[in-house]
Amino acid sequence: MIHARGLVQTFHTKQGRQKTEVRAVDGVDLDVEEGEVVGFLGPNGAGKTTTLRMLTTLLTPTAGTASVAGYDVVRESVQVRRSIGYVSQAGGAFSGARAGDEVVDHGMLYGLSKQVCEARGRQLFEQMDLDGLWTRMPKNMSGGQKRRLDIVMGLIHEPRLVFLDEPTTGLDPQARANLWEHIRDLRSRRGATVFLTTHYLDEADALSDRILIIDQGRIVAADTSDNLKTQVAGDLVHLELVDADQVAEAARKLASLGDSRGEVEVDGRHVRGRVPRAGRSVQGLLRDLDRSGIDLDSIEVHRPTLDDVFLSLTGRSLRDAESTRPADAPGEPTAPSDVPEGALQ
Ligand SMILES: Nc1ncnc2c1ncn2[C@@H]1O[C@H](COP(=O)(O)OP(=O)(O)OP(=O)(O)O)[C@@H](O)[C@H]1O
Repeated sequence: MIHARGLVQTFHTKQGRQKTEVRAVDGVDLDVEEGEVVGFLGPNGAGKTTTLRMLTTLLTPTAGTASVAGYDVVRESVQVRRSIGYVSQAGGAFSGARAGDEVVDHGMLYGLSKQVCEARGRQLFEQMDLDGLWTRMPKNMSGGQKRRLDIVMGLIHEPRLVFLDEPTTGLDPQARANLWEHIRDLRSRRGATVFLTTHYLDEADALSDRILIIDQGRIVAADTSDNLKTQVAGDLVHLELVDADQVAEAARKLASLGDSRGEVEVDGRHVRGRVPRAGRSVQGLLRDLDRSGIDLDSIEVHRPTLDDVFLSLTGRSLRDAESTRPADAPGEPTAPSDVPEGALQ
């Protein structure tokens, strides 16, 4: 459904006389199959939105090729646009009409009749828990309702592929959870392929069949969340001992279960280390500790998170990466997008 090879986007910014080049996307290859929900994860400034804007034809790639829904994003941009729904990070700019009229007008831009738009729109309002809000002005809706209205606008022409750029940013936890359900429904009820960007790890984990991780403009991982976690990070085992004098021995025993990837940390009565498939080895560890007279106050086993995955791949946690990305360079971009944001909404 989406195939990209060597996608590059370079921006030139000016600060006074000095020109700086930002390689926002630096040779991205990606493949998304029909019916998949793919989470595109990365720290702030990693290149998620820029990649999405190239795939949705809002920005012409500096280099590389991409086909979306079977059409080339440069040569067949009109066909691409007709085949996709795009919900931008900023959300839609509503014209000041009532919500239902906005949706009908938007659908008519795709050549649909008023009756069809109204019937589909009302059905989508129901599916998105917006019943009763057809005549409400968008400005009088809550953040979560507006976000769901954005999604209705993105779906009115029944696209096979939906791009969602950070769909839950700014929503409270309940509205997020509610939107997650709706995103899951896009595939299960409508059979849509969904490509969503996020920097929320839990969101990527909860929603995606497959995860692509981008860092500094390059894809650093592409797999299911489970595979990524299994490949790059073991389970975290945390032992709390009764007697601090025994930590060194407990640390040795824990280290003997691991491979050379993780180090065992010791802190007071605490011992922490990564162990591949701890579910299988932790019982043996407990027996061993018991035999050696090492008593525990507690033991915790945590499955790795996507942040652990990111850390193993890049040496930084996602949070650190957000603060160290070099270029949120001030200055004027000299390569503005060729189509205004929201044109596809
Ligand atoms: N029009 C532009 N002109 C100059 N630099 C830009 C422009 N758009 C994006 N950039 C830079 O390109 C890099 C990638 O930005 P992008 O918005 O794609 O990241 P992102 O992963 O979507 O981040 P976020 O999670 O914060 O939305 C950043 O360093 C950003 O400052």
